[in-house]
Amino acid sequence: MIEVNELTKRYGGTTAVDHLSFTVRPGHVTGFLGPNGAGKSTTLRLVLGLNDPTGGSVTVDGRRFRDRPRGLRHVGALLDAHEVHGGRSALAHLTVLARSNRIPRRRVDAVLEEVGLAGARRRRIGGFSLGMKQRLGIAAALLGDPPVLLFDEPLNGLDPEGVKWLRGLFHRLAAEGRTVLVSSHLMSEMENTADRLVVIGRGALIAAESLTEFAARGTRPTVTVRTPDTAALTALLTGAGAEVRRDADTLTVTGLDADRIGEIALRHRVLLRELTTRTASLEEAFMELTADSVEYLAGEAR
Ligand SMILES: Nc1ncnc2c1ncn2[C@@H]1O[C@H](COP(=O)(O)OP(=O)(O)OP(=O)(O)O)[C@@H](O)[C@H]1O
Repeated sequence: MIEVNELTKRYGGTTAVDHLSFTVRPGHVTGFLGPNGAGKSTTLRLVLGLNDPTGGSVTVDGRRFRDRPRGLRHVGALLDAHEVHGGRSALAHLTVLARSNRIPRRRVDAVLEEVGLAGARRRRIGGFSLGMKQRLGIAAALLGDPPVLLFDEPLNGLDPEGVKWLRGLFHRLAAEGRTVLVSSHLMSEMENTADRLVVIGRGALIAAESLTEFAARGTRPTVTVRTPDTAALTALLTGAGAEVRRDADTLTVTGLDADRIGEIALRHRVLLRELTTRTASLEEAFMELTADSVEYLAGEAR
């Protein structure tokens, strides 16, 4: 379990993490989501004690990570896949890590096998593709067989087969009762990966809940109606309290459900060619909730 309590980190005038509190429980894959610059990497570095917080605290299974003597056995982490010595082989890299954390050598072979790098074990890491580096970083995170695992943007650079494999791995790790926290700035990546979400924007908490609960927040159903008689129907629906947007022969209606719209149209003999309810996707809910905290907007000065 990871407990983040009023965590704050400032760099000069920038507040990267702002009184952030949330809990990540074992047995779940928790997605850690936020737009670019939201403070995800900073938070993960604070969990691992790589930086000191300006305020607040974070504990892993009740203790600060730094107070644990053999870190990799308690928390495995993939932060930056490029942060490896390019001149070494995958085998040498993992062997050094295993030795310094007193992890048995057989774990090196086991994790190389697990991530599909057994065949490339003796190749220089410098020649690895981004996807292979990600796999190596994942191998390092798994090395100590830890109960808590953190992954910063692990799906970056993986091909569709790799993404599928990694999702399967996360689910298995969670099913084994481990705490699994996976960061991403894309809801689409988390949709089939996580079952719980912690969403942040500008360093502050926006939501911490199940994926289902999150989806329900942003859901403001709209009904798409196609009719040759848009003017009449718009007047009728507006009169009944709906908000109506008109685009050629299509109306986008909020505030009335499809049943009610159908009844009104029938009563007034307006022909309908389509009547479809749309609920917002998770992506839309995410965009809506984080809209105010997006730092960099294309083509728009803020
Ligand atoms: N060492 C540092 N010095 C100064 N500012 C920093 C430092 N590290 C992070 N920041 C700033 O803190 C904020 C949060 O950055 P962070 O990398 O944690 O965000 P993120 O959510 O991981 O973003 P991304 O999705 O782009 O990786 C940003 O405004 C960033 O510029």
